[in-house]
Amino acid sequence: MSVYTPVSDDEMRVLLQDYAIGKFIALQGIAQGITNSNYFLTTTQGRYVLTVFEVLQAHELPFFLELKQHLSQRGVACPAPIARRDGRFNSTLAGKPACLVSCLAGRDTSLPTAAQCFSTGAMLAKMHLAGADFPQHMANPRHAAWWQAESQRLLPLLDESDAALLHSEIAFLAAHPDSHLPGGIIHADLFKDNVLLADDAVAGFIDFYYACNGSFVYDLAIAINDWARQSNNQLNPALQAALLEGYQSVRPLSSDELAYLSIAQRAGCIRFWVSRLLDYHFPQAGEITFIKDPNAFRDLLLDLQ
Ligand SMILES: Nc1ncnc2c1ncn2[C@@H]1O[C@H](COP(=O)(O)OP(=O)(O)O)[C@@H](O)[C@H]1O
Ligand SMILES: N[C@@H](CCOP(=O)(O)O)C(=O)O
Repeated sequence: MSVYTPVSDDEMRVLLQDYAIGKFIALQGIAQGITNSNYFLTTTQGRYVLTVFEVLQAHELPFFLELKQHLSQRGVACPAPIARRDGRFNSTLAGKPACLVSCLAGRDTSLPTAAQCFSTGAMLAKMHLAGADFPQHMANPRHAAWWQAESQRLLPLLDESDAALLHSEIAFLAAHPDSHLPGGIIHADLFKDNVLLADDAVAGFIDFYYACNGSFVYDLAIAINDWARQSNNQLNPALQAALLEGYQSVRPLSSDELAYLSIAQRAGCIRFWVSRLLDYHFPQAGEITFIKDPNAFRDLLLDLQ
């Protein structure tokens, strides 16, 4: 259950006075999600999603909300932020940053079809192209410098073979950076639970709160690693091919990007192996943490090497 901050109907009615989206009808907590408190809001003008941010701070929100507006205006399937009467997108509720976005149709899936992988790849490529004229820049907070630094805390806690793997893989990635490859705005966390699907079509990408600047092939690799990963933590070749084909139907990869793809997939494994290991070994007191299996990405990494 991911409604950590309770919001009463009366609090919502007060907040709605700052928006021109009609009168309050109903507010319903959303069970899915891990990090933030999300609600479906129904007003006399339509349906919206209210997010109360549990970790992000108010000054960090404008980048993500302005990015979502930029992308949604360019036909990328993602929630459009709702502007307040004063023009801002970000509000405050229960002392925490909050926002309203458009409510999308569709549901996520844990067992995607090849057609859904194709659509997701195509929409990711569309997002990469649409971000080209977004004027703001955000460094990736969870890339090489981050996994290099965080691995120092983890190495003493891992068994010998995992420690050797993590150490050698980080050294390998440092020697094979992606900085020469085409890049721009990336989602950086396009797992299956961050895509709403309506049958085979993408209804919307959600959870843009790791979006940043990076190489496009790294973003594609993160998506492939999750969308094509089977329960044995190996990739399903048909799903991987479908996502890649969908991506290339919109934005063909250069020969340099194609040559780098398997390294980008290894980088994607390190990114999420490290974050899941940190959640496991250093659960934050008072922070809401749902620990996902770190070994999934270790095992996939071993398979990709
Ligand atoms: N714009 C939206 N339209 C429809 N449903 C949404 C929207 N945003 C979020 N949701 C629903 O809320 C759930 C949690 O959202 P998510 O962004 O993953 O939360 P968290 O940041 O807490 O991980 C999603 O799985 C989806 O069901
Ligand atoms: N999709 C990720 C979770 C988001 O990353 P984190 O760095 O906030 O843990 C996963 O499945 O591990």
